[in-house]
Amino acid sequence: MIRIDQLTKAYGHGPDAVTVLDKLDFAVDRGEIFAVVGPSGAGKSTLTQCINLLERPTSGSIVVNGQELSSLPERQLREARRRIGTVFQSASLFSRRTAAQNIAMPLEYLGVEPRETKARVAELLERVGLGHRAGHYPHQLSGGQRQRVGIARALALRPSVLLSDEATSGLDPETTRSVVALLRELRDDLDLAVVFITHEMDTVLQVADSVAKLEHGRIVESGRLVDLLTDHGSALGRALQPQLDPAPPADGARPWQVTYDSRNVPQDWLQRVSQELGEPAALLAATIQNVNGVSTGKATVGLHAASPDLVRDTFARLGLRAEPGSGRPDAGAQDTAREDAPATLEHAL
Ligand SMILES: Nc1ncnc2c1ncn2[C@@H]1O[C@H](COP(=O)(O)OP(=O)(O)OP(=O)(O)O)[C@@H](O)[C@H]1O
Repeated sequence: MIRIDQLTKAYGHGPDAVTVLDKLDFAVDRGEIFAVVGPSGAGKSTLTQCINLLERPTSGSIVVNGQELSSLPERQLREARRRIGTVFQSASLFSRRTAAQNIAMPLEYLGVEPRETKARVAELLERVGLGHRAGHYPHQLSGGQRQRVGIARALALRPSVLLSDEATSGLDPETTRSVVALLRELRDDLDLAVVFITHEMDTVLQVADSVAKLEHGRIVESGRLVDLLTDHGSALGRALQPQLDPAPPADGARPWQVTYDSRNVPQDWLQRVSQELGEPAALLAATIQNVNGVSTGKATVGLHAASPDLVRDTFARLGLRAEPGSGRPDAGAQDTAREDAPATLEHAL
């Protein structure tokens, strides 16, 4: 496992010092993928460089399998780096070396016997599904295949931590999915602790077990992905959900924003809502994902039902949170005003 304690990185000195990472704390267990997301300038690259020990932290520590690495003297630091394999953004292979030769590089640097290197490279190529591409040069490989070579190279020295630095950035959605599937497979088979640094929120949904949001060098929110996605109060959970573009509701109906607010939402919630409210609920938009065996998501539903409290309660009993309105920033006030009078009236009747 890897544990980051109070990690701080400042550039410059005295009054000119700029703190880029400010007392970060997190831990990633074996068999866990921990995603770090954040906007441009949040400090992701700096964090990457500190974790793979290319930059020394100003203070704080990086502990891998119980050993503090960041303050080791230079020679021991070189050795310690082997415990952390890094996968870089796609174009990081040596263009004049074949896939097999790229993967062999870390082993050659270490002076591993050629025969042993050959066997290990063959094993790694098979492991990432590229046994038939050993002799291909990077320009003869697709983006996804190049990334698989990068992953194999990162695993050459049998690290216990895999650091993925924007590894899927610039890949098309299909290729991203296959790289993500490989990382999840490796997490399980090799019991790796994976730190997955990215600016792509949609990839986090596919890959992460846990996630932290970095903003101005601080972790502003973090947690298990499933917990964040099933907590309507989580800003990070909301930001991780894909945006919806709902169809307009039928005349006289109003849209309700529905979010999964529990791990136990029944699959037939739409039917149940319709039954309990005595009217068909119209599905105007929805995104539902299976995240580590739990359904999470959100939807927009059109309803005529007049009592907001009744609607909210009906959804709440099913583990869903419902709020009226189209979701358009300027629509909420009008929607509420329109709804209150008839709602109260109908409730009273
Ligand atoms: N060597 C340096 N000296 C001074 N400031 C630096 C240095 N490296 C990075 N910074 C500053 O640290 C902040 C974080 O930069 P960093 O590159 O880590 O962010 P990032 O989240 O990776 O951004 P991006 O997604 O755009 O690559 C920025 O404000 C940047 O200007």
